[in-house]
Amino acid sequence: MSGEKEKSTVTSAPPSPSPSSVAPSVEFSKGINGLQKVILRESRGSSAEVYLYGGHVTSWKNDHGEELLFLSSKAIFKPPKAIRGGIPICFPQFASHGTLDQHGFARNRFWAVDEDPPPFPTNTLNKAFVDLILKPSEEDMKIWPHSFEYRLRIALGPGGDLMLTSRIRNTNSDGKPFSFTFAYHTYFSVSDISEVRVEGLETLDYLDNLQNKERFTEQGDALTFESEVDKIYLSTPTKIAIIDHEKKRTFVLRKDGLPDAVVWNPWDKKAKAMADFGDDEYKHMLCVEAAAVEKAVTLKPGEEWKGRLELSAVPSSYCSGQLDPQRVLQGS
Ligand SMILES: O=P(O)(O)OC[C@H]1O[C@H](O)[C@H](O)[C@@H](O)[C@@H]1O
Repeated sequence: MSGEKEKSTVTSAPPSPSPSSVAPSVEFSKGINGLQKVILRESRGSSAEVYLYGGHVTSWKNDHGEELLFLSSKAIFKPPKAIRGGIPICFPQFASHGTLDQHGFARNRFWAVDEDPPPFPTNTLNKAFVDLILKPSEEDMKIWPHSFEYRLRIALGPGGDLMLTSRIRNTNSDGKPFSFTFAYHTYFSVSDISEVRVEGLETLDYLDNLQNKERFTEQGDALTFESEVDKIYLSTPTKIAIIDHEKKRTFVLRKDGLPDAVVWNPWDKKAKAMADFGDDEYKHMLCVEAAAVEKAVTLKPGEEWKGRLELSAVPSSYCSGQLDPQRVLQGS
């Protein structure tokens, strides 16, 4: 993308009638190292920031201005390094499940603003949103010989919910299908990893990346954390909750088209080995990644895949031993 844009190329719906509300807005500006970013603001004060580099959400704040995503203080905003934190997009390969570099290339390419996206069935009333698009360059075609259009809509709802919708279309003219794996590699900001529980993944099967991707079954309790974890939970429910006792906050993930969920925290040793991650930062983050990993998605020419993630952060008063997982997972 070149040139600054003063105004949104995407429109937002008129504000609600409340006198104190401000219309949702979309602002284009320069971020770290002069990289272009888009700032979404919704009427009650929550906001999100998206870098065109990587199509990468780097910030999501609630209406009190509190940051909800983890972004490393050592994150490198410079190609070819992917930004450490926020929501990297892993496509067309998750991790090392293939011949490409770790997590594919979408996270370190420059995306463009999609000026004229095909219509979305979803309601955009009162949402601030931006549409991005990624198409492969000639260089990309050398490492992954497929033509595609990847459209990403990032929207902030009136209650501060963050919604990401990916639409990936096979535009190969040689008649060939392609297959890919995928993840929204979301880094949540947490007060203290040892005070966090994840609900919705108990009793499920998972592949353990720390044990040669061997398959195990999770025990009946909610997940808690006391050492490195790198697991791919399979066939997960559409709703997962991350409960942060100290912050009295619950993140709820809702996902569609993304059967798996990766849970990752590097813990102390791996943290020290990463140049773009502070030694103690593992205490304040947790990745829970809506993903399609175990079974690759295959698209024939002309076919489109859709994968959607919706995040909300709600105040919670859960304390240890007083959890009611059913309320968390079944509440609206
Ligand atoms: O360092 P990155 O390439 O960003 O990957 C960070 C992590 O991503 C995923 O969660 C994988 O399951 C991990 O094995 C990997 O370490």
